[in-house]
Amino acid sequence: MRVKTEHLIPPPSDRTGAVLFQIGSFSPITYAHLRLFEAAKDKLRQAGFHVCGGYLSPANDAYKKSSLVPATHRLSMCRLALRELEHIAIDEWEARADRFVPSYEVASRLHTALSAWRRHIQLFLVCGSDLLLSMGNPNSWPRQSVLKLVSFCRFIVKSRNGQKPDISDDVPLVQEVMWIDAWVGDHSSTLVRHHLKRGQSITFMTPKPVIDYIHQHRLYR
Ligand SMILES: Nc1ncnc2c1ncn2[C@@H]1O[C@H](COP(=O)(O)OP(=O)(O)OP(=O)(O)O)[C@@H](O)[C@H]1O
Ligand SMILES: NC(=O)c1ccc[n+]([C@@H]2O[C@H](COP(=O)(O)O)[C@@H](O)[C@H]2O)c1
Repeated sequence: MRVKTEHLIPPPSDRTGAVLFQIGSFSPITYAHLRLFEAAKDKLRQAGFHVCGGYLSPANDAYKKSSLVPATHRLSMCRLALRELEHIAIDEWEARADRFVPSYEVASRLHTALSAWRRHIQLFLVCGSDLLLSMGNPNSWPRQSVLKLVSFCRFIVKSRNGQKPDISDDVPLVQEVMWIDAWVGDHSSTLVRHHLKRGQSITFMTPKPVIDYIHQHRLYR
């Protein structure tokens, strides 16, 4: 499967282009995931980058988190949500693979495609501080996985639930992080699933077409 580049805005010849990507379960995608992209774009523009756009790569079913609904549903919901965002595409390769895909492979694949697309492109993983912190746990993130990931991208991170890890203590392999200051909100997929289980409304937690899709397919009951 080819990496799409048609949705990206090419950088002018004298500027470094920033391309963002998000990994995660997206079970389901929420407004926080969408806000995360917007907040990261603002931060990178302030830092002088030309923001080309980005990708969202939902995890493979083989990630085996109990909260995952099948990838076909998660991809469909991401597709519906991304209608609200310009220049961000879904990279379906990870979700459609026949195995668990370590995140460095997602980054490596994007890195290779983007290097062929234009010169002077910097790839950024956009994430919350919970994901960053998890990379300090060698039981879920083998050392080599983190080292390889770091070799393909930089990190742009939003503090979550008031936590702001000390990189040198908590995730020394990552070394350097750009912090997002802008508001993202505290939505989470867990909260959406809890509301659905209790029969409560999830309006304004995720875009309306995603809500309709969830009800139509009777997900997260
Ligand atoms: N409210 C938020 N603030 C900052 N980052 C967030 C927020 N919600 C999600 N993220 C980030 O989005 C990425 C993908 O997250 P994921 O799909 O696991 O969503 P989640 O809401 O954390 O899911 P779950 O509640 O099922 O664990 C991760 O980097 C995560 O930290
Ligand atoms: N070794 C690795 O590359 C590795 C380990 C654990 C989680 N992950 C990824 O991190 C993300 C975590 O998502 P959740 O926060 O929804 O669990 C997923 O995309 C998952 O594939 C990657």
